[in-house]
Amino acid sequence: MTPDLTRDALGAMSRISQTHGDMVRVKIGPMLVYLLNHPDYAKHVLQDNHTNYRKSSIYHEFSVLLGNGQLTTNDMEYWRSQRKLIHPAFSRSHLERYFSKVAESSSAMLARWEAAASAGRPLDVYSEFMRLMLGLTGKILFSIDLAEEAPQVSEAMRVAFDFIMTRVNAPIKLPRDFPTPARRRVARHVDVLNDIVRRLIEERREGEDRGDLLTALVRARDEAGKGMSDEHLRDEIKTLLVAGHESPANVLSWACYLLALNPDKEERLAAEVTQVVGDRPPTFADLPRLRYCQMVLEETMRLYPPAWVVERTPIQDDVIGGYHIEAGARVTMFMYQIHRHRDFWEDAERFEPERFSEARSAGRHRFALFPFSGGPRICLGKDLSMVEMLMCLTMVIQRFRLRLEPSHPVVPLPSVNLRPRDGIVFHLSPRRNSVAAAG
Ligand code: HEM
Repeated sequence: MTPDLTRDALGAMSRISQTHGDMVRVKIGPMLVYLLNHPDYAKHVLQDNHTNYRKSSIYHEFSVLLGNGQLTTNDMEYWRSQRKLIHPAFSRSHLERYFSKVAESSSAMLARWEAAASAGRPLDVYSEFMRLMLGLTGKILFSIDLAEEAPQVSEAMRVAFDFIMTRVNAPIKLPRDFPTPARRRVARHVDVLNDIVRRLIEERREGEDRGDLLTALVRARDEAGKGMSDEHLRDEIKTLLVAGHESPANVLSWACYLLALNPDKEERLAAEVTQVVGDRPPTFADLPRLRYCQMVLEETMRLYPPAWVVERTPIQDDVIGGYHIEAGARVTMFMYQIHRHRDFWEDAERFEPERFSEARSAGRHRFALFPFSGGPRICLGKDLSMVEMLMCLTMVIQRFRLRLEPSHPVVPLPSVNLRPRDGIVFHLSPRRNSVAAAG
């Protein structure tokens, strides 16, 4: 089973779940893993009995890249104080302020797309969305322009993620900091990333108050008047940069892919965009009326959830759905499979945004769809990413019709995020000639 898991984790885990049901106990080398495939079980771990669970060893592997930040930490006191500090930056009033930056950056990206379309040049939208979202996260949260550093940041992430996934899937591991060539390579890339972030912190410690999250973090004081150390600051900034850009970029890429495979849905979305927005740039007030667009994004996250597994470790023995769970084991909530559970989703493999209409969503299990997780450690960037994705997808569909390049393979790769292994290449044709520039 192990070689199969390493070669094709998504396929192997799906087959195990389909054959053995909602709760599967697997021994992988010395590791005991419970594979949870039912929304009730995810609810139990993430919400109802969350105090008995900590982030699993998978998250410790992330420390090579992220250190000890909000996403990975098991120090609950530190987590609580950081969450309190960071949360206001994601409030509704802030989202409205960020909106113009989303419009501006998406517009600049689409100008590049227009050039490609006129030249008849196909485009890998995955790398386009990654570049957009990294730049946007930097601008929105930290008022920085990462245009120059983007390739180094992306390369550091790629190298670190490969290293992390190899270790996650390995049944027997060397100590994490054992100086293998791969570990030294990761260290070199992460040093570059750390330098970029260190410069940011230094500039801001000396510079003016920009009213953004970076200033809030740099100026934060605890009850004893003590600020965050440079190391803590660096880890939080890296966490937000990494968590904030990869997932929305993946969802947007998969949404374009699914729409291209389903031209009737693409046309329905285009009709909504015409009706709500027309040819003018979208506004913040338009977002609640872009209902079908929201449904497309929800259906995309159902089929291609960026966090395709969420893991925890029980502190004490537990019982889930009548099954005994041993303390210290890995409890893997297989989100990819739960989002396709036959008892909750009819014709689950089909792309059908209409299942998210109000009438059809009534009474649905809260954890039948949980792309942002749930319970106290639910994603901090949920509302921000919905604004970013709604706005960006609307602007894409307003301007372009998307057709897949048939010779380019599209292969889902279950890495840290569920991403297209070789990107997704499209031919773009303009829908109208008269869309006003947004911004
Ligand atoms: C489509 C977009 C996104 C998806 C699907 C997503 C998904 C998730 C999931 C599943 C978790 C929980 C992981 C766990 O409990 O093990 C999480 C946590 C987190 N996410 Fe997101 N995320 C997205 C966008 C963002 C954005 C835009 C930001 C910030 C700019 C962000 C920041 C965070 C942070 C800081 C946490 C840790 C929260 C905590 O433990 O208190 N995410 N995200």
